[in-house]
Amino acid sequence: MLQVENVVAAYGQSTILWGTSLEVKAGAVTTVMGRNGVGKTTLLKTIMGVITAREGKVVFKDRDITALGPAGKAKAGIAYVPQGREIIPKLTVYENLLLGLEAAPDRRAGIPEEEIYRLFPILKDFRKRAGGNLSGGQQQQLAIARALVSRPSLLLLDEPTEGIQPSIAQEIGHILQQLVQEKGLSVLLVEQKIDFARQVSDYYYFMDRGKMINHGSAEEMDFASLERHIAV
Ligand SMILES: Nc1ncnc2c1ncn2[C@@H]1O[C@H](COP(=O)(O)OP(=O)(O)OP(=O)(O)O)[C@@H](O)[C@H]1O
Repeated sequence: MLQVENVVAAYGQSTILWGTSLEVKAGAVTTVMGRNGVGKTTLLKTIMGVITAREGKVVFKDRDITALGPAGKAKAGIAYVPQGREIIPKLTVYENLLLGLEAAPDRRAGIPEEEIYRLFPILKDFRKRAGGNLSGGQQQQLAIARALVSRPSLLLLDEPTEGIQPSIAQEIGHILQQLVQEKGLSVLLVEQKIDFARQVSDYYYFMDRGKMINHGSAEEMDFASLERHIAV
């Protein structure tokens, strides 16, 4: 579905990704773990085209999309839920969802309301409420729902459990599993919480200083050593 090949990315003089490679398989959740500051968010931004790769390639569905910006990547079928969610607090839940249409290949298709509200019933109840009045967990659900409005085939998710209580995180995990199983959605997740990662992930990459240093399937992963690495 997605191949990242030897990508180098930097902010000005400061190189963050030093030849990073990874593969996201279709209809599965691939999770990148690693300590704070190793470049996980930078990797997602580079895939989404917020940052342009200086070297290397991003290939999506056999097409080289390295040079596309965020709008082009969205049209190609990639959606991005940034860390911190970026809900517009003064807009209602429904208006926040409408923003997701901006990224849709065909805006006339409208918001897939039935599907969104089936997955996230709370958003139906709160659709007239200001986004800023939702709890952290509800805002995270809104951010994911907004990303789904463009009907993507690949979802990039940056630390969706940050600052939300474990029971809501688990609920979000169930929704992700549903999206993968029912719709064949592919997910690239950046996550620090091992419990959540274990609930949803099929494949893992472990990142350190801008490079992948270990990867494998859920069955192959040594979680005890992963936890030690992340904790240090
Ligand atoms: N806009 C920016 N300009 C300059 N440096 C930046 C910028 N954004 C991030 N960095 C630096 O790039 C490095 C990697 O940051 P990044 O956010 O990608 O890491 P991360 O692994 O996602 O960490 P975290 O889990 O804390 O979000 C850090 O040293 C950070 O300070």
